[in-house]
Amino acid sequence: MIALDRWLADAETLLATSRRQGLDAVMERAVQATVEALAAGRPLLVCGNGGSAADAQHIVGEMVGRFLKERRALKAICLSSNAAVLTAWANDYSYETVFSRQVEAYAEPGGVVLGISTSGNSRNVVAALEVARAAGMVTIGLTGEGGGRMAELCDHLFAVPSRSTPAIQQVHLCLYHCFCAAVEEAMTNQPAPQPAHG
Ligand SMILES: O=C(CO)[C@@H](O)[C@H](O)[C@H](O)[C@H](O)COP(=O)(O)O
Ligand SMILES: [Zn+2]
Repeated sequence: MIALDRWLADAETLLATSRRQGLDAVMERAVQATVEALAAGRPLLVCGNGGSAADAQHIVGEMVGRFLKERRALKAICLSSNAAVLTAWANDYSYETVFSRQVEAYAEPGGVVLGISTSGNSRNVVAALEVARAAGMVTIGLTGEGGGRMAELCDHLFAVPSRSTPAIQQVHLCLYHCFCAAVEEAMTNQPAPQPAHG
């Protein structure tokens, strides 16, 4: 039997529990930090593995293109999608550092790294957040219950209270659409940052 009701009910229950645990305040602070970064021309870097790699691409698609409104392009980069960078670095060095290497390339103090991992323990996402912290970037995490190793590395943590990867991913989708809409709303009337003069 197809259990569509159960999947929808699970997502709804998890969202309701997250809200009782203070989700709205985390959302507000994460959006504010991201808007501050983007308004100043600093990057939003996003990474994850598997379904979360697709989520990272999805978020960056909304930011660079558009979501619900017409507005200028936003400086967001997906660290999970450049096949040449990923395969060269993983092949020659390690898969564990495929994202942190790219954070090194794009890091700017006050920029944002958003790491997505349902376990909160994927080593390449953890390493990306460690390098982000060292570079003075703001760190945001989308995880499952407790946040795993990412908990202590994230300034703003969305820890969906579940240990089921697909159930967590469904809630992540809802959370990042909300995040994208709020960032877009705040950025709609922002002037483009001026290039620095030497
Ligand atoms: O999308 C799914 C399962 O729904 C899978 O591809 C899943 O993302 C992969 O197994 C990931 O490697 C899981 O990693 P993580 O969420 O623990 O960081
Ligand atoms: Zn979308």
